[in-house]
Amino acid sequence: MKAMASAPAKMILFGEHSVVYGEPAIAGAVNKRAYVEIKKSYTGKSTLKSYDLNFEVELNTKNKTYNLIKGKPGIIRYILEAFHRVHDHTPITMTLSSEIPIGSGLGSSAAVTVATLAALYRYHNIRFNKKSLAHDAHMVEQAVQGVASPLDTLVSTYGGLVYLSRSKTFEPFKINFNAPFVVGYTTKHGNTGKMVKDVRSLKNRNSKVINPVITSMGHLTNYGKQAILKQDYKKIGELMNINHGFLDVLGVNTVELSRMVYTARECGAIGSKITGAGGGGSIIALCPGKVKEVAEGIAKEDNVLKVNFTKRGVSSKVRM
Ligand SMILES: Nc1ncnc2c1ncn2[C@@H]1O[C@H](COP(=O)(O)OP(=O)(O)O)[C@@H](O)[C@H]1O
Ligand SMILES: C[C@@](O)(CCOP(=O)(O)O)CC(=O)O
Ligand SMILES: [Mg+2]
Repeated sequence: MKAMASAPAKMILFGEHSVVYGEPAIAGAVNKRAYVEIKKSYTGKSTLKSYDLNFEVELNTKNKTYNLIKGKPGIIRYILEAFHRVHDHTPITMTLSSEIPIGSGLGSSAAVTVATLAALYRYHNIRFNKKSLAHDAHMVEQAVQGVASPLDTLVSTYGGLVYLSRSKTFEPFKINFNAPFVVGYTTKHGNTGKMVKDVRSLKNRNSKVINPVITSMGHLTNYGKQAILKQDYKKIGELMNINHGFLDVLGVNTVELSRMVYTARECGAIGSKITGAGGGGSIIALCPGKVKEVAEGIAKEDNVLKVNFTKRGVSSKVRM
């Protein structure tokens, strides 16, 4: 028997980092996915292999440790945490493949966590629904990163474009939002756990300055919600640019991210900003009528990913 699951990446349009402090945020699932397969192992040992990420480990699911066979398996902390919560520690073979650039602000950690948990629930025939899965995946991200908002794991579980309110209610947008975005990413990775901690210390050291910025980011997200509902691309672009400025204030910008953000604007994007935790990773640019120009501009020095929003969230099955 083989249990299989996949879950999508996401782009945060408004509200990364401020969402950690309870402010609202808007994010959408995109058509790049992480795939997990789990089957019984007959060697007496549990192993995890990822051909895409080029690593292989022997898992010790009982005490959340592993023996490295090959590669750099940073993402494994999320997988071990998921196993720790669900698995009965019988030997398994797991494979992970992913179309999502890792550590790039596109939510690979959430997609891998959601897919791993869904595959484990299928493997053990444990009943689950999207609500319980999103909750459990959030607990895993929180345990690994120390602090995490429920945003990425919600979007990766449910799919679609969503607004997460201040009171943590999750509201899917009921419109077809097909605004043309280009994603640019650098080979320099960010680490969400570290970036979130860095923002927290900046905030603690300068609370009177940073607290109002975080509150403003919440207001900005609410303006963004209205602009999306009206499909007002110009306003969305303007707000994305402001949001980028706020993220710079929070200290999560880098030379590479700035380069991509301003290249996108020079090439005709009406808005561009960091997406995700920053410190490396990705930017998104809203570029109606200018997708080709913006993609070519970014590709001169960095990498471009063509993505579309998708309504498809987690999916899982068992094959006998
Ligand atoms: N090449 C890699 N192979 C495996 N894991 C990696 C690799 N690069 C980064 N990681 C790990 O993947 C995780 C990415 O999660 P995160 O920092 O939340 O970024 P994101 O979710 O945006 O991809 C981190 O734990 C990081 O250590
Ligand atoms: C910075 C943050 O708002 C988003 C992080 O997204 P990512 O892991 O960089 O894809 C953290 C969170 O919401 O938990
Ligand atoms: Mg992440």
